[in-house]
This record gives sequence, structure tokens and C-alpha cells, in this order.
Amino acid sequence: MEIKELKIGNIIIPCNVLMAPLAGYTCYPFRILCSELGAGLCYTEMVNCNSLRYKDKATQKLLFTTAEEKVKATQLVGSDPRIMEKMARSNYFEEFDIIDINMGCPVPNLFKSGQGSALLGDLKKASSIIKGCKKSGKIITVKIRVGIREDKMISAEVAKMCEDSGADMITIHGRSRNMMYSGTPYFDQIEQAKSVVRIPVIANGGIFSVPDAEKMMNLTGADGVMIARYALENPFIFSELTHKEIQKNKYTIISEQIDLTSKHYDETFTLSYIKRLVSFCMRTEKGTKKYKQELYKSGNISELEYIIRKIFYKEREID
Ligand SMILES: Cc1cc2nc3c(=O)[nH]c(=O)nc-3n(C[C@H](O)[C@H](O)[C@H](O)COP(=O)(O)O)c2cc1C
Repeated sequence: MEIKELKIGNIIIPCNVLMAPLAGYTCYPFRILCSELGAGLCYTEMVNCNSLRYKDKATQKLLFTTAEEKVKATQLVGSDPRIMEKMARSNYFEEFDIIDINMGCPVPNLFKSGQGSALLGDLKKASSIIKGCKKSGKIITVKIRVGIREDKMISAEVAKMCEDSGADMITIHGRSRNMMYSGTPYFDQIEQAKSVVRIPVIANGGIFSVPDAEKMMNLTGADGVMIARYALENPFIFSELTHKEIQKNKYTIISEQIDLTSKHYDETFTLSYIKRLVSFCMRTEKGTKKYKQELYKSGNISELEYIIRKIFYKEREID
């Protein structure tokens, strides 16, 4: 695919391959890793505006960042335009350049309370949210799906609404809410949305290889792609797509993730994040399934490092 800079509002990001927000994974260390490997922009996971409003500590922790992160992008999820605006304008986001609004999450408890993809069924409210958040002075992006159900897909209408309400970029997950996370994305829906707006349109969904990214770009005419689950399995997808030379392997990057996470988070968080990341990364490592139980059992960092060495370092004879 053609790699190019992308202008979002008044910010230029170095390339049009983006890392998606992923709850439970896109913490600060993972975002640093993806940027290093070539991702042009990485979002935090979704931050619930109600939890933030009540000063929930775990939610605040999702916003941890440092000066190492050049462009800082986060995502808000919520349904009340006044609260969304209040939070977007709050000090919590002082350091952030970009706030994305989640209009794609299909999870039942969020959907039932009018958040995430439920906003696709109330475009008036969705528009008020964008307009309100825009008052923060931040760059506002919106992540949508092609519709709630496959028999009523509305991506062009939603894209136009986002642009008219002041959004600076849209990411479209090419699946409907009912499809959750499986099935072929509706490339034509992304293409239609792209044809009615001037702001950048990023295509997301079902990219699990370099050819998948190329196909997505060719069939949609999008300005860039956003990778989600596959980046957990193979973070090198960013260097593969951007042709960035990286002299590291999975063992090196996981070891560095342990160091960086331990530096900024407590041991409980580090253990749980690294175990989840490794269980994705080891999917492509043949003959390692048998180590999964041992991975999950490891109770401290040295036990974790020992099993990770067995999984990735090809020295499995140390058993
Ligand atoms: C575990 C998990 C967590 C996710 N968390 C978020 C999130 O916080 N915000 C969001 O907009 N999308 C979230 N998504 C959706 C992804 O960003 C992405 O749109 C979706 O997985 C489709 O892309 P893929 O087929 O490349 O995985 C999540 C998906 C998964 C599987």
C-alpha cells in the first residue's frame, strides 16, 4: 500500500497506518512499541466518560503517557453530550492532542445504555457529542461501524454527519454492530463514506496481513488503514507495511515490553498485560501451545521471563 503522511486537523502524522484502540492492550508500553515499529498514530483504549467523571482510579490510569509519545491520542466513550463535552474539556486530557469518540463498540452493556455503536441509531445525539467535544479545542476523530444491522447500513450518512459536526477524521470499522468481530468487512460501505467527505477516512476491520491491507486500500480508496487484533499477534505488521527496518525479534520486543511496563506500572498490571500480549504473540510460534498454562501460572516477573524465553528464544531444550 502507498505509505504517506496524514494531516488530521492541524497535525501531520508520519504515516497512514494506525494502531486501533484495544481495551486491555493499548496501554502506554504497547503504544510506544507500535510507534517504534512504524505505526503513524496509536490510540489509548476507550475511556469511559462516566467513570472518569467519578474520578475512577483505574480509568485515570488508562491516560498515562509521557513526552516519549509524540502525538497523544485517546478515545472517549459515553452517551450524554453534556458529560462528554465536560470531560473532553477537563484537565484529564490536558496532555492529549487527539480525542476519538467511540461510536463502534458493540458490547451489550454499553449498547443498552446508548453508548458506542448505539449512537449510530441516534445521529442527532451523535452530532451533539462531536460538537460538544470539539469545544475542547482538541482534534476530534470518530470511530464508527457501517451500521447497527446489515440490512440498514448507513456509513455515508454517518460520515457526512461527523464531518458537518466538526470531526477531523473518521475511522470506519467495515462491519455492522451485529457482526461483532467476524465476517468480511463491507468495503463498499467504506468507499461510499469516503466519497462524500473531505476529511481523512481510515479503513479498519479484518486486516491480518500485508495483502489484506493492500486489498482494503484498493477496494475502499481510504486514506489509510487501522490495524487492531493482528497487531497483537504480529506487531511487526507495522514495519512490514511501512518498510521500516527493525533489528528486533519477538523475544526482544517482549523483553522490552516487560522492562517498560515494570518501569511505569505495578507488578500485578505488568504480569496480567504481558501474559495477555504473549498469548496473542505466541499464536504464530509453532509448538508453543503447551507453554500456555505455564505462562498463565507464572506468579512473578522472573518466572514470566523464564517462560517467555522458552516460548520465543528457540532454546526450548532448557525444559
Ligand atoms: C479485545 C478488543 C478490545 C477492543 N477495544 C476497543 C476500544 O477500546 N475502542 C474501540 O474503538 N474499539 C475497540 N475494539 C475494536 C477494534 O479497535 C477494531 O475496530 C476491531 O477489532 C476490528 O479490527 P480488526 O478486525 O483488525 O481486529 C476492540 C476489539 C477487541 C477485539
